[in-house]
Amino acid sequence: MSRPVAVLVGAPGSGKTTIGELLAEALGVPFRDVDADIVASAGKPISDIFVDDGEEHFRELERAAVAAALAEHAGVVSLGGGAILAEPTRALLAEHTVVYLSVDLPDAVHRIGLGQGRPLLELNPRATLKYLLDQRRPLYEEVATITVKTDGREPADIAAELRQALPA
Ligand SMILES: Nc1ncnc2c1ncn2[C@@H]1O[C@H](COP(=O)(O)OP(=O)(O)O)[C@@H](O)[C@H]1O
Ligand SMILES: O=C(O)C1=C[C@@H](OP(=O)(O)O)[C@@H](O)[C@H](O)C1
Ligand SMILES: [Mg+2]
Repeated sequence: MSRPVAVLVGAPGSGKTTIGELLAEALGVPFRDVDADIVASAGKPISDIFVDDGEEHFRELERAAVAAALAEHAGVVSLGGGAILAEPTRALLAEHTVVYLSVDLPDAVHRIGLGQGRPLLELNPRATLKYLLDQRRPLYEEVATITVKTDGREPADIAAELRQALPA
């Protein structure tokens, strides 16, 4: 079994996918995004999974996909923003180097725009993001071994800082 070099968590718009790719490239290791794994195995976009099968079904797929990635992937793994809602996932993360990319509401709203492709944010992005940030912040803090504030910063700059901060 292999272990991820780092697992990235944070709210939608914190930059998990963007910074995960940059960090993996800088480290010369593969990148894996759990949302992409779920889309590939379900054979349809996340928005369609929510509409056709419901959020609870998406969360079941997500729990299994996160557990597989944590057990198999030797590079950088980025989770979806809600993955840490599942207690079994938080328990698995206790064994890993977990990077919390923090973001406050103004930057998250700016980055997410109208929420396309993120079914939870398609109705009222700003109010929903505020709710999600307030509800989840303690859970991100609980699982984090490294926390990086991303507000007002470039992804490349954040990836470079993380590269230095990761255990050798
Ligand atoms: N530090 C940043 N500064 C500005 N824009 C960013 C930053 N990080 C990500 N973005 C942009 O925000 C959007 C969401 O980024 P993404 O990596 O998909 O976030 P997540 O996977 O955490 O939801 C993308 O358009 C991305 O280019
Ligand atoms: O916050 C959430 O509950 C979700 C975040 C999304 O991932 P990102 O955080 O990468 O946008 C994706 O997993 C799904 O739309 C649900
Ligand atoms: Mg993402």
